[in-house]
Amino acid sequence: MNDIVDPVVRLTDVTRSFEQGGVKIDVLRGVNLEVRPGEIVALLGPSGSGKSTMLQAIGLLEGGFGGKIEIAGIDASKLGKDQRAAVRRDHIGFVYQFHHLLPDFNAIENVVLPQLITGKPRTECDARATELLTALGLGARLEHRPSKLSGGEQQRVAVARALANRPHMVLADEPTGNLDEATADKVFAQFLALVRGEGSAALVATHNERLAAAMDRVVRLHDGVLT
Ligand SMILES: Nc1ncnc2c1ncn2[C@@H]1O[C@H](COP(=O)(O)OP(=O)(O)OP(=O)(O)O)[C@@H](O)[C@H]1O
Repeated sequence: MNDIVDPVVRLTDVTRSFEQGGVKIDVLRGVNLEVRPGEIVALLGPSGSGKSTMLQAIGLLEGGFGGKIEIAGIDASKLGKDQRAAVRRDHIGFVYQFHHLLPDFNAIENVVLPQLITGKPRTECDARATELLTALGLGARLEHRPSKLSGGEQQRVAVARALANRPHMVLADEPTGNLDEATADKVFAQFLALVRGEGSAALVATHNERLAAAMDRVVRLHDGVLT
């Protein structure tokens, strides 16, 4: 991990509106949040409350936000598209509800690819991917393509991919929402243990109060603000 900056993420009065059928909807109405290094925060809120929109804001995936978003001390609101992509690459890892693995690449290759983009030598990327996948219990599945893995295994590969570049911040959007309860519990416990072991901070959107209770802190999105 690069030098740690405290807070890892700071949102100041972040706003986001969408037009739907000619009607303006204010989804985020002034969100304020600070996440400390290594802190694992649950983001709860009803369906449609804006959890994914908030993760997209922090992940610098889209423009169109009001307010200030700072990632590792960098004010992202002032950056262009390429600079935002660089901040994302250097500081953020994503896990989605659906794994989004590349189907034509095996597990280890899926974890190696985001590392190669940073210019790291292939042998180092392979070693890091093997370390992460083994820690997640996938040491015997390294060369399996996603279609040859179970849903829980696919999601674990996605977790390894998110952590590959040692991000300061992991953003997870319902990371186990697509799994049955028993598998979800197991994968989530592995996710938490690995993120803690790596020392990354995380913001995890979930509907699941039980999973939320296992995290360091819970924030709730309601009427466009955090409570
Ligand atoms: N690109 C878009 N264009 C128009 N409206 C959008 C867009 N993205 C999100 N919205 C609207 O913003 C609101 C919040 O959506 P969002 O997906 O962030 O909620 P959520 O809390 O993540 O929901 P869920 O728990 O169901 O995933 C919804 O009303 C949604 O329809």
